[in-house]
Order: sequence, then structure tokens, then C-alpha cells
Amino acid sequence: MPSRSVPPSIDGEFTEVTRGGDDKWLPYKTKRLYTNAFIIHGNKLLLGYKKRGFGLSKYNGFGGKVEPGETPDQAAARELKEEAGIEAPLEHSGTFLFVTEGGPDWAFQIEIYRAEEYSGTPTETDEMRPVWFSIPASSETAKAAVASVIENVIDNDLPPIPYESMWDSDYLWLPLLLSKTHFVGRTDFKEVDGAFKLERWWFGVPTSTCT
Ligand SMILES: COc1nc(N)nc2c1ncn2[C@H]1C[C@H](O)[C@@H](COP(=O)(O)OP(=O)(O)OP(=O)(O)O)O1
Repeated sequence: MPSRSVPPSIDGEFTEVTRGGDDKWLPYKTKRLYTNAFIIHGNKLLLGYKKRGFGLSKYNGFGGKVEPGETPDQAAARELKEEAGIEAPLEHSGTFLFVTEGGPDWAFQIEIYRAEEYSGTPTETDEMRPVWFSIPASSETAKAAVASVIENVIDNDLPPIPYESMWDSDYLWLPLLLSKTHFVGRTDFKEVDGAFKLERWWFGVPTSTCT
């Protein structure tokens, strides 16, 4: 059987990690840049509960539109400060395109960031309520957990990452972010009566990082 191609929006050499649905990728006219930032502290992940606007009532990283004249890095830092009241040495972790059938004729291009340190106190704002969740143990996170004990930041009483209250595709790439694996991807959703259903997806990692 011939191997399936990567989505048309993916440029470069990437090795597939996961895909689903058919190959009928939705068309889009333009892309709009957004950011999304995740703070990992020991075995804890900081998410925000969205109190208004797009993604209402979901847990997500902190982020928003890249404003004219800003780089995505600058926008990610600004949004983290505006939405959670903290600063962090954010590192770029991945990129994915999000297109919606029944939605706008443009694609969200979401630049994803991560940081393992932060300064300030996560603080509720008009847009987001910050909440810590526990990161499940794995070989990588076990190392972080050991470091957490040393730093005294471990907390075993936290709830697990609430994938059921996040965007349907987050579980596909968040483990890559947590394990510091750079990724690219594409998700197509269908919007029906304000609800978003994941229809097809593709995520990959740079081929050069594969052994
Ligand atoms: C599947 O798609 C998505 N998954 C995830 N995890 N996050 C997504 C997805 N699509 C959009 N997002 C993120 C990207 C941004 O962080 C926010 C949306 O930004 P928002 O509309 O809140 O932008 P702001 O500039 O903050 O808006 P205001 O005008 O309300 O300040 O969702």
C-alpha cells in the first residue's frame, strides 16, 4: 500500500508520530498567528481555565493573537504576563495549524512555548484562572520529579491533566511538549452548533531527531 503523504501545510523533513482521519485536508486562504505557553514546574503543569472568548470553559496554555509589529516570542511573553501575571524564559516547542470546517476561511497558526521556571505568582485575570495539574510519571518526568523533591516543589495531591476539558487534539501533542520534543502538526475540526469535533490530524517530529 502506498504511504500516505503529510498534510500540504507541513514543510520540511518530519517523521510522523500520529495521524487520524482521512486525507481531505481543509482549504484555507490565509494564516493568523497565535501563541500558547505552558509552564512546567517539577511534576506540575500550569494551565489556565478560559473565562471568556474563544475556547471558553476549556483548560489551555496562556496565549493569544500575535499583534502587528510583534514577533511570536514577544507575543507569547506578553500574553503570559497579561493572562497569568507571570514571566518565564519561554522556549519554542512546536507549531500547528488549526482549520475549521464551518468556521473562518483562515487557519490558526499556533506557536507553542514551554518553560520550566517562572517568576511572579500565577494570578487569576479577567481571561484565565491559573490551575496546577500533576504530570504523570514517565522516564523523563520521573527525572523531573526527583528534581522536584530536591527543590521542594512536588505536590502529589494535584488533579491529573484534564484532557477531557481541553481541546480534543491536545492529548496528541502535549506529551511531546512535556518530553521537550519539538513538533509540528495540523488539525482539522468541524464546528457544529458551537461545538468543535476533531476530524483529522497529523503530528510529526524533525526527522533529524529520530534515531
Ligand atoms: C485545536 O486548537 C487549539 N488547541 C489549543 N490547545 N489552543 C488553541 C487552539 N486554537 C486556538 N488555541 C489557542 C491559541 C490562543 O492561545 C487562544 C486563542 O486566543 P484568544 O482568542 O484568547 O486571543 P486573545 O488575543 O487573548 O484574545 P482577546 O481579544 O480576547 O484578548 O487559544
